[in-house]
Amino acid sequence: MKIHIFESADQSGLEAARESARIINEAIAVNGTARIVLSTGASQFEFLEHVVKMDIAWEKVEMFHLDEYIGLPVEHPASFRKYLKERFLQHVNIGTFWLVDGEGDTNEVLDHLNREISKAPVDLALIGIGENAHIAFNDPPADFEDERPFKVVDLSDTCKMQQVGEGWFATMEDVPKQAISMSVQQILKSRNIISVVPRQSKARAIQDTLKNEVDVNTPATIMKTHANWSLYLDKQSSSLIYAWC
Ligand SMILES: N[C@@H]1[C@@H](O)[C@H](O)[C@@H](COP(=O)(O)O)O[C@@H]1O
Repeated sequence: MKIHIFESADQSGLEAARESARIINEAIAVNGTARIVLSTGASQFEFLEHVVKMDIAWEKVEMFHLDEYIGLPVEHPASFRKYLKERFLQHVNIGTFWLVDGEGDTNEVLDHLNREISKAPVDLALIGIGENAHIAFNDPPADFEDERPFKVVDLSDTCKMQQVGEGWFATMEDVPKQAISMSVQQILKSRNIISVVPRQSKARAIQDTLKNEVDVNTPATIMKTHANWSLYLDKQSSSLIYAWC
């Protein structure tokens, strides 16, 4: 595990984008292509803004989408497909992309995604950490054993509260009850994992992730078992680390 702490969310996003570009370009140099997974959510704003400007042969990159609400129209402001189209896909000449269609036939969508992701290793996964320390939509207590690459998960109240708190939905009842999410096991199969986690709202989750033993109740702790996990923080999200170390 490598922890990088920067003064601002912007700097943290920039440095994570630089490191991502390095990994992607190395994969392209070795294999001719790079396979990546992208997260969404407010934590990825700065990172995405910077990574689309990096010197990368995007036409040689295959992108997978980490998670999406089931039943939420793509036009909805909280749709993660809308998010990735506006913040990433419109800015790069991507080779191939696989968005998680939360409005399609769920079994067909899962079959398709599971087949595609299993074809080759993922070189780099950008994995955000939620206020409840979830990774993708694997809320606590997360299933660390499930081998299915993508699956249907129920969203917890703490997850829904974060989405309402950030203004994506008006009330808890408006947040979809389920999502299609990449599993913890599939995330861990990635050759490199970068977690960009800025802002004060994540300080507790970061403290818990670093301090707690690997435990299903703090899902992000599992990433401490990964050989190539890098955590990019800012001053605010790292503020509680010093309280115990
Ligand atoms: N579905 C997204 C994930 O793609 C993201 O990695 C994670 C943390 O992101 P954030 O806290 O910025 O929403 O949870 C979100 O709900």
